[in-house]
Amino acid sequence: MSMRVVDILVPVALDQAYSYRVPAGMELSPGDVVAVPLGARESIGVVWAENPNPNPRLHNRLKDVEAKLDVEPLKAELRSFIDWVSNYTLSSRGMVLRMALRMGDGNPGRERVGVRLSGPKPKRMTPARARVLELLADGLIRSKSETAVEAGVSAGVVDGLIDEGTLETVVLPPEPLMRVPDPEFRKPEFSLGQLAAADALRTTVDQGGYTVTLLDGVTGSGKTEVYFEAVAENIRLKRQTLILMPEIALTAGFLDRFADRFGVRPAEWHSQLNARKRARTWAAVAANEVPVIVGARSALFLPYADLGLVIVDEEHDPAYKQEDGAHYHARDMAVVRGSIAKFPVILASATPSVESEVNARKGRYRRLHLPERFGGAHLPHIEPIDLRREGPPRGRFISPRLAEAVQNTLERKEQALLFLNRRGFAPLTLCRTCGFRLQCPNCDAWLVDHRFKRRLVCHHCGFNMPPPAECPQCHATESFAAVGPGVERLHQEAADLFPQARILVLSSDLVESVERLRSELDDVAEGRFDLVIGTQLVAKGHHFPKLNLVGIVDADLGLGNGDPRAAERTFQMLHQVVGRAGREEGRGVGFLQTHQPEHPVMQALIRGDREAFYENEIALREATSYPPFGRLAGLVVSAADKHAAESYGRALVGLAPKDEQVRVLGPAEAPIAVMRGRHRFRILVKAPRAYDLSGYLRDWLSQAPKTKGSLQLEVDVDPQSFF
Ligand SMILES: Nc1ncnc2c1ncn2[C@@H]1O[C@H](COP(=O)(O)OP(=O)(O)OP(=O)(O)O)[C@@H](O)[C@H]1O
Ligand SMILES: [Zn+2]
Repeated sequence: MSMRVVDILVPVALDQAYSYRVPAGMELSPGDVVAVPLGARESIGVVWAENPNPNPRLHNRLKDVEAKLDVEPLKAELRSFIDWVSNYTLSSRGMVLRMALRMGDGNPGRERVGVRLSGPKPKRMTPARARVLELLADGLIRSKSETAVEAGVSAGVVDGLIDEGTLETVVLPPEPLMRVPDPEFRKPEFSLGQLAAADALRTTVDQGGYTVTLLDGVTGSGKTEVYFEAVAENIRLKRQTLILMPEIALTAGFLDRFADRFGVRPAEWHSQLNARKRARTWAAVAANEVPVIVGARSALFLPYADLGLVIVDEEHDPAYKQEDGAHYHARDMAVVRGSIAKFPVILASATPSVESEVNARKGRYRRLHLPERFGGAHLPHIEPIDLRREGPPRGRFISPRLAEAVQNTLERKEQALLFLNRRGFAPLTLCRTCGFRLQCPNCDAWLVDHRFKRRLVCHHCGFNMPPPAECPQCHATESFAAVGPGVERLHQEAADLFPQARILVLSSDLVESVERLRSELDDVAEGRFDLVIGTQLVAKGHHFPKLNLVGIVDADLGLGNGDPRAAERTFQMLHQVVGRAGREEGRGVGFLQTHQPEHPVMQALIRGDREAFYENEIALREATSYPPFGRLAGLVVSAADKHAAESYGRALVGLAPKDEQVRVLGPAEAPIAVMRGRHRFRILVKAPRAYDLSGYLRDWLSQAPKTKGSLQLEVDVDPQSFF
């Protein structure tokens, strides 16, 4: 009798698919989701391929597929995408598959139960019961909870009436996750420039097929409104759209804007969804019941029934890079997904990544340009404040000129934003008596003073402790000094300088919940705060109509930390923050407090000369063969023992295949040499642009000695961070 065997990929850290027997009577095809025995456990898995010629010696050892699960199969395009991502990033295929199987427990949750009047009146009547009967007298079915709420009774009252036979229960169909958006709901009136871009995008979607468009528009130019036309067209074609956002904070105002345009809110996908919502969303996306989803990078791995368009908003944002588990860049992988499944991809930004800028210059991406702000608003004027000459008084961080400008803004009843990309009160606490610095016991890092929470916190491992009463070294009391500012300290200073102002501090560590953050951002947009003090959480994408002044407290913060992307990051972030100013009425102005106003990044910002920045940066990258003119991969070796990490790193480098085109640098102690109690060494691999770096790494790492004990090797292709 012929036996059917299939290869099944399971979501664990393994590369290969395992063979299983298909029991008689079970229908299986590639993509089907199944339950299989895996060692002593049962695991979920996905049929990856037929195996027509299984190794005959294995026949008796193969196990049977246990069951086929009742979920939509993973389509071929998603399976190819998983293979591609795994191959490129060198993450095991199983781990990449795992990102596609985040369907919670697969159970979309309780059934919704409805009730309606059916039997005789109950024997005992109470006022509460009477209210329920009155409500249901129209004979309509209502959900149980709705009935209780509308009649103003407890759920117990409704249950009592069901028990007596007065009401009967009916299973209701699940509420749709999202109603169908209406592409004609409210079309905006476009400016001529917007219209041209919107038309071009509509045509692109209409024609379908793989293309990449860089929607390059200045801050406040209406990129969202414009790409909504692409979404509208895709809705008309009845295909699914994914809009990627780098941060949940950004989706707050976005959901409402979407609803203004299309009449309904889009579905959402991010790490804060509860298990039930996650399961429902996953299933609904697969069943083609979600026309538009707004998501964080992991939404790329959802099992779309018919994905026809991906938009990557703020495409330059570093948050698109996932740094743990599989190291992938969601913008790049969105482009890959588009090329595999042959649909258009739109990248939107006012400050494109150098990669996308070069792709547009070389004609690999089409560029649509929006050079002006919508509605005649002007781009903000930017002024440097030279901290060497007109800095703040000792122990203060707001220079007199910035303070005066904020004061004037507040007097005009406009809003101001002070930007400092540093959480907490102060980045360093030291003992004034002996100079001792409070350090993390697990990391090569200082503890950050978080006064609102009364804790000292390590930003790398999360270690935290209450502030000690005395210096651990010299036992002096009351001897600690806070060094440098964080947003909380800035708040203290601002409260002092502007006692009348309603001040809000926005920082990711102070965010209690997504809802809370959304309502706070709403409060800012509605003008319920006068002064916002924030980290990069407020830097991008937001539209606050009354905000006219932005003060960058320390413009130099991200420069000169040895990161090859420091200039790009700093330019993008500062340009974006300042871009929050003057978006509606009044003139926007930005102040850059800096020690180096002559720095090319500062100069490009001050003169509003974006091109100068790109020219400079692109020339530099080209001269040094840095991305996108060359390719990089970072290898991080870490272990509890420093010597073990270093010698493994050395051995690894010794095994690197010889290739004239590839340079292997290191191992060198990482800038953060110890993290979470692990000693870290970095190896940097450089190769030419068109080189198959993933292939090289795979050959190399297949020779690598096994990582034993606490040793770990992390591989990061196209690294974004170098710490
Ligand atoms: N055609 C239009 N009709 C009405 N309002 C518009 C139009 N275009 C843009 N706007 C409004 O202008 C403001 C700025 O638009 P939007 O936020 O889309 O800009 P953006 O290009 O995404 O900016 P940023 O890059 O800074 O996020 C928004 O309030 C938006 O609703
Ligand atoms: Zn730590």
